[in-house]
Amino acid sequence: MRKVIIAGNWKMYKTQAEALDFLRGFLDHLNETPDDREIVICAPFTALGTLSKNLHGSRVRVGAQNVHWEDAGAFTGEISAPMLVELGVRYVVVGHSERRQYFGDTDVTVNLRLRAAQTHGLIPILCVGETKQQRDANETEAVIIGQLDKDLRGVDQERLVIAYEPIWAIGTGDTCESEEANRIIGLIRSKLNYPDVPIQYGGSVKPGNIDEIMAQPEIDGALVGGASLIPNDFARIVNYKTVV
Ligand SMILES: O=C(CO)COP(=O)(O)O
Repeated sequence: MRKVIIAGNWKMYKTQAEALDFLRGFLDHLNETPDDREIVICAPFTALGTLSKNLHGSRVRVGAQNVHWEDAGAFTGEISAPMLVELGVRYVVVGHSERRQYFGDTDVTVNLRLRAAQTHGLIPILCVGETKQQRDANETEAVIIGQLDKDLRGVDQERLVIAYEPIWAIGTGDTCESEEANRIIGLIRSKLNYPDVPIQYGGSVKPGNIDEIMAQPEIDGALVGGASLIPNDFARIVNYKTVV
């Protein structure tokens, strides 16, 4: 059985005080959450320790948004996997399009980060996805297959999550049609050698579209940006309803 994972990606939002405020508004909603889903909050580095402490004993797991491939060294501004593990972090987002676009991450560094995360027992959430230009040029499949091919070399697929995040759908309100997301996620799955990798959809996931997204047979969860910052909205997403 594939695991369902609903993860929030807070990006560069929330101080420690704001993170605690969020928990006060969010955790009560989890009483009604079915057991079949894993809940993750991927927060800025500065909030990770606070979140771990305050989520201890809850069912919410803590995730980071980046990890360096060396355990330690002269790499100003970077964070290593052992540092994250010490803070109680279980998941880490790797290869988000914002890291690839603004901070120079390439398929080579994404691959190094994935392997370092796994070496230290972290579960990476690998993000792949095409730009609008690539989609319009009918390159979507080739782009994604190319990313998977390079990013996953030497990666243990049994300890991995993948997020399909079409870049044109991120933060735009322009969600990918759920059938189309399902088709691409099916394509991703067909390229894996371990078929039970949880594959999420990400890009303008909101309370109003989560039920439809999760009704798709290939989609195993969501990676949620903006809506994960609002306790009621993220709670509604986590508590998505199974449409029969
Ligand atoms: O980038 C995303 C999650 O990693 C998606 O962001 P939005 O949900 O704000 O579109």
